[in-house]
Amino acid sequence: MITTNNLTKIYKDQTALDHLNLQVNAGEIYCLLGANGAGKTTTINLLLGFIEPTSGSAFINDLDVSQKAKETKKFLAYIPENLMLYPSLTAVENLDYFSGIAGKKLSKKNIFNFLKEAGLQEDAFEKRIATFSKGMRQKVGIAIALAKDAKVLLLDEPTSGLDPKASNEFGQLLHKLSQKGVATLMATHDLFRAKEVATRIGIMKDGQLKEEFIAKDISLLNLEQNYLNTMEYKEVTL
Ligand SMILES: Nc1ncnc2c1ncn2[C@@H]1O[C@H](COP(=O)(O)OP(=O)(O)OP(=O)(O)O)[C@@H](O)[C@H]1O
Repeated sequence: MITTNNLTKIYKDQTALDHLNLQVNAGEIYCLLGANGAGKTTTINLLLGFIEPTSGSAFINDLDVSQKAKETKKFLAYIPENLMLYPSLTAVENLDYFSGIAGKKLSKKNIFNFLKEAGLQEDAFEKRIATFSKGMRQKVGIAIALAKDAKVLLLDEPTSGLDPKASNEFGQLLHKLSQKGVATLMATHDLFRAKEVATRIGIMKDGQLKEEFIAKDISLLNLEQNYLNTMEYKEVTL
């Protein structure tokens, strides 16, 4: 579903991504960890076709993103840290608008069902997005992905700033999507949530994938230790 082959992005003298080889299959949730500047957002931007690779290639559903950017968009849903929705429109109106852009005209009943499936409380359906918490906005993002019947979900720090309950709910929604066969790639700093939701976890540094784990085979403590070792963390002595 998501494949990168030696995907590389170089900005002038800065290598943002260095020969990344990644494969995320249907039903998998792959969490990318890494310090600020490790190359996580660059990876996602390349998969979205927002930027061109310097070398290598990225595939969504076997389509080369550089060559078939428009077609790949049909399979994709993207939820960034701050999802851009129309603040003066309601949740129903936003979902209607964004699914329309994706070529799907939904009945009001379908819109309600998708919002419900995404876990949004019903008394919020007709309220303006401007009044929503971040967790509620992210749920509208999931509803858009559901309405679009996205096969691939790209997430860039979607749980940052969410309280633990909202973050837990978001993780459960990702799990539900993975059971429908969605391939998810999530960049995050949240080791705990990564361990909770991921099937696989990768640790990036300096644009390279340094470590990869099957999530169920590693404890949170070991994950943290591996992360710190990869970052060459030195313990502070007081
Ligand atoms: N447009 C750009 N021009 C020049 N350098 C860039 C550009 N975009 C990103 N970079 C550099 O590429 C590297 C990777 O950045 P990227 O945003 O992918 O990191 P990240 O892992 O997503 O970090 P964060 O956790 O802070 O979001 C960084 O060194 C960054 O400064």
